[in-house]
Amino acid sequence: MDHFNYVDGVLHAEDVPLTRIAAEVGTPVYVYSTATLTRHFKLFQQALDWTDHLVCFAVKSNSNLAVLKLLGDLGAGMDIVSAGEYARAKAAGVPGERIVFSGVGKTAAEMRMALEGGIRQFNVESEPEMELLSQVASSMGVTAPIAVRVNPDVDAKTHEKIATGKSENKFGIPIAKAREVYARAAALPGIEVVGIDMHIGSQLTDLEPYRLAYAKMAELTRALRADGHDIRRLDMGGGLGIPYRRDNNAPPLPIEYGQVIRDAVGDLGCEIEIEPGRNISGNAGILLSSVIYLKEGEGRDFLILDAAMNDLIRPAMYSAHHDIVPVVEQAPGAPVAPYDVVGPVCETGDTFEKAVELPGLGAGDLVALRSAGAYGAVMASEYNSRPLVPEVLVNGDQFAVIRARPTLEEMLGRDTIPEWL
Ligand SMILES: Cc1ncc(COP(=O)(O)O)c(C=O)c1O
Ligand SMILES: N[C@@H](CCCC[NH3+])C(=O)O
Repeated sequence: MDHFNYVDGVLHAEDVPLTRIAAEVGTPVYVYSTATLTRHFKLFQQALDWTDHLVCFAVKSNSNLAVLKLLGDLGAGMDIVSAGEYARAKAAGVPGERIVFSGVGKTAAEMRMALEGGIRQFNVESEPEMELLSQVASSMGVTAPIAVRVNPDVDAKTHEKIATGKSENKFGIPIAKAREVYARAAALPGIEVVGIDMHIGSQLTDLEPYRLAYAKMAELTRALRADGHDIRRLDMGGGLGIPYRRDNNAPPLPIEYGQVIRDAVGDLGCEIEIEPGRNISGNAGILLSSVIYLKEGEGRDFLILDAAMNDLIRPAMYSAHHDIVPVVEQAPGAPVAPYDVVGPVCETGDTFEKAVELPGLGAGDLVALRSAGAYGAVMASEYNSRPLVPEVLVNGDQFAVIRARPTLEEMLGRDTIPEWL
């Protein structure tokens, strides 16, 4: 459920008509709903209310400071993967003890930054990383709390570019090697083992891969405890999928996912962490865009939007579907026609979707691309020297620009022409 609904024939974000945001901020623009973000976060809290837990929002899915502050103030932890994301989480007021550092390529500088500023745990993904972390921590006179990310070799049944839990993926250490790696960790002076971590992929729409992976997690917890390690925390990762179509079967709910976790590891007495991103932010946002031209082609008509692949790359990158809907609803029974909905960027791949059935639209009309709150703005670029897309947050009947559209002067001002040219 989200908070983008038609009221009197106009699509609203909560109580704000999208026509108003378009008029005041311009398009293209991302629009997020406070109510949806809050609701989704609380669903995960409830799903784990049977135990000590921390819901760490995956910052990579939406890293706007206002979004992070909203979730942080609700009690969220943050799952981060870079110095930049660490800095964002801190700037949004999230304390270090609620920040988990994931990622396969942490640098010494990033480790130092997190150890200085405070960190809940590093999710270590390889032995070389663990050795380096131990050195960095020892040189600072501290120990680094870690969970080792294990790769359970489970097929997450999702898009191949976002599956992470198969042995051929770069993530984690093979689960079969885990006892050896934990033995090494215990011997390192700068490392303190606190738990185990796992994340098998994104946009999972079936709970079975989680069941398989979490059964292996439970077995490993017992084995490591028998080896003498103090496994007190289990990070179960993120990845729960969302409905991208209003008409399809909804993926499992957070409460069902929470039950899978409970069934698998609930008897181990561990604190549970999860790292959902998309499920919290995805359906909390839309990309609002205007039609620039309706162009008649041979055998097809193109709706050329002012949003493009640089603003929302998911269709071009993963052939992902986003529902595209008119902001001003047409009268019931109004004729619809198929349009190829495209952006202005000079690539054929700059196509949001082909043959979308839409009512007659023309220049200046507004459309919304739904389910764009996750992996939308964060993956945007300035390709074709298009200004980075702005973001707006709605709360009831008010809204605020939470990232402004840069001016052309600001864009030009970032480059330097050396004086010797
Ligand atoms: C380590 C880690 N945690 C959490 C996530 C969040 O995934 P999602 O947005 O699918 O919940 C990801 C991305 O797949 C990830 O790589
Ligand atoms: N960027 C991907 C998700 C990546 C998940 C990263 N761990 C998407 O848009 O679906």
